[in-house]
Amino acid sequence: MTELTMSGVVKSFGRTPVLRGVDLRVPAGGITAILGPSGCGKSTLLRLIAGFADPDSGTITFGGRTAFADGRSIPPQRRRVGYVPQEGALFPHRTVAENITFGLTRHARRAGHRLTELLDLVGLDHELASRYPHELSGGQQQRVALARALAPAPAVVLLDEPFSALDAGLREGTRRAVLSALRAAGATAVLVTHDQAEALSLADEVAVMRAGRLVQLAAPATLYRLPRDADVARFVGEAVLLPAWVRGGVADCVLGTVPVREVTFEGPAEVLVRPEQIKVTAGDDEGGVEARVREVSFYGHDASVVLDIVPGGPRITARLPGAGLPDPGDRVLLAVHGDALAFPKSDSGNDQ
Ligand SMILES: Nc1ncnc2c1ncn2[C@@H]1O[C@H](COP(=O)(O)OP(=O)(O)OP(=O)(O)O)[C@@H](O)[C@H]1O
Repeated sequence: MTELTMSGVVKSFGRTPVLRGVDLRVPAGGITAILGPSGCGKSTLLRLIAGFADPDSGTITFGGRTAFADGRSIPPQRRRVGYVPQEGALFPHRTVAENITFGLTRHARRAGHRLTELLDLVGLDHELASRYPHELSGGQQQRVALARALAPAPAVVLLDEPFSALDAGLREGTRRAVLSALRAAGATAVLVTHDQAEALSLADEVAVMRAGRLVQLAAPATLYRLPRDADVARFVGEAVLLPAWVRGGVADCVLGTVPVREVTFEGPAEVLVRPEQIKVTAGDDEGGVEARVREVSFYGHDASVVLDIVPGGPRITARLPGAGLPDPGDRVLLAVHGDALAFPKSDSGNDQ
């Protein structure tokens, strides 16, 4: 297993800076997701790790071995990197077996057991070995692409939006298969995605990227609970952000007085409450802030309920269990369950 580190990595295309000094450490055997909006530089970061392009400055090391420093670069084929792109990566005129064993030595290919091992690793039926890519589902094709990337036992596996072309039904199963294959192989992996649910559910650590910089690197639960600013909060999960005043460990906002965690300041703030923290009760109960139900989107296991705080208050969204939901037009009372997070108004990244 190999640790991957990047330090001070800068990359521009022409005059456009794309990476503005990225520091990243992926522990040996760890899976780190790079999460960020389109165009923030995620794929460029992967391409530099793979060696398909070189940074303008900075260093990249694999387990203490320098892959790039001071303008000197190890070529991609010597970096021991496996690459799983979005889709269409398989050789269409080769069978599954030929695709998977493509990067192996002739000796290993002949031995055959590595193919069986890899099919098992990614959860593919051995009978599929003789099929061609067009005879497989999208999810099966991505498993073959992963098996091919893992075949030569790479030091690091890079996955660039590997599930984005799959429909929702296939995506979940394919994600789980890929995750367990990476774990079983003990691979150090970097997964690029713009899907926050994917990043939170698959990775050991999530690096949030914005405009060529990593703005936060943390374990999924920490990132969700303690985003470093309002923009990260909005990007990682749904966020209810309300103007507030913080004093003595509580925030006063339109939802009442809410305890604030890890607060280190007093004064004007933006307070973050997650939709699942908003408790909605029937309008005739006691206590709470009055609101009217505007919209209910039912997802089965739970529902998203859009509420207008009355009179004239902001519109907010609550996440409620799927049973016993209010109807549009109902008058309800709202309260916040648990504590909130507050960002000083000047640091929210959202001030106008
Ligand atoms: N070879 C290139 N030449 C010039 N500009 C490039 C090149 N590759 C990427 N860029 C630019 O660099 C920026 C970052 O691109 P990149 O593909 O890394 O973003 P991304 O975060 O992966 O986006 P997406 O999620 O849409 O794939 C974009 O503005 C893109 O147009």
